[in-house]
Amino acid sequence: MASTTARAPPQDASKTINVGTRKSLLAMTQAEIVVAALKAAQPDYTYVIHGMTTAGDRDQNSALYNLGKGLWTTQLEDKLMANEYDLVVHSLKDMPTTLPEGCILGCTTTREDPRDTLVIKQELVDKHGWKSLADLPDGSVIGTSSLRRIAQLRRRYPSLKFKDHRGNIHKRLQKLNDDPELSGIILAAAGLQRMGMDAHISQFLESDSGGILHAVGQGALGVECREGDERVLNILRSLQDEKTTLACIAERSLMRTLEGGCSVPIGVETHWVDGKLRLRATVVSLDGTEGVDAEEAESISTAEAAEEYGKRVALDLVSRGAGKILDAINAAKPVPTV
Ligand SMILES: NCc1[nH]cc(CCC(=O)O)c1CC(=O)O
Repeated sequence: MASTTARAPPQDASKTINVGTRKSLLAMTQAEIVVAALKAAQPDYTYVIHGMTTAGDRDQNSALYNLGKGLWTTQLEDKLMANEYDLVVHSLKDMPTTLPEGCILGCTTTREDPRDTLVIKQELVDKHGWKSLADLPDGSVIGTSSLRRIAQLRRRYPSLKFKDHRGNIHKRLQKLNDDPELSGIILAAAGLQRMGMDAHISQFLESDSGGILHAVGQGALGVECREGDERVLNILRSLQDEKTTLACIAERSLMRTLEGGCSVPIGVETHWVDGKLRLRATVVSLDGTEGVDAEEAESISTAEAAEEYGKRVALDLVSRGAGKILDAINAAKPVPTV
């Protein structure tokens, strides 16, 4: 019997863009957001999204600081360099501040809400009307595995307790519901909003409310591509957001200057105020007893100036004691097992 399947017209490889990302629902949603924007700006291309399970997705047990920073990105970058993918969509906060040879941050998309949020267990909200960290009684247990969040929370709310809490957003919300020990968890606003789950948010945390600063790059999407790949760089130019890009360059430069190759728990907050980029940053010891804070504002209009600005604020933090705090954290770190 003759085949009735119509042969698809040959694909023009130069018009196909292979987009890689992690396979989690949040990562796939983020890739779809980027592809929708690319389709609108560059409709001549065909975009194909590929989801991948990375080492970071598989290892749910090791403490986060025990895992290399590139755990969520390295395998995706291998595919990028092998030309299997043409671009990779990441949460910018999961991207190491130094990328492998040949890979570059092709563009940073418009930042969504960069704040962390507190989600209080629904049962406790219904019963007591609790809405914020300040409402929680002494000894309440917060689920989070992030050293940045734990250190800052210990400093501001010394009576809170913490429990390791990992997994994708759905799993974390489910665990909050099921675990009688937990009163609340901390999640990034952007993830919840992208998944349409922001109704769970009890409190938005920021320097002026809750006293917690977010992670470097939080709330922004970073699109990685091959250095010198003009076809892809041209396409990505249509997505680039200038204000987000400069703010995130400054944040990443601050982090790069502080970390010396290791991931460190630092919080930041950047806002454009009267045309200036205001950068707040904090480095806190893991027990929350010591902390160094910075706040500056500067007119920034180039990537180089943003880079210099982040570096300068980082060196200022170091000169006022952040170096000592970070050395103690790095000395206490177990040797990475993966
Ligand atoms: N740590 C995982 C991660 N990476 C990016 C986001 C949220 C989305 C974003 O910051 O853009 C999250 C979840 C969370 O921290 O709650």
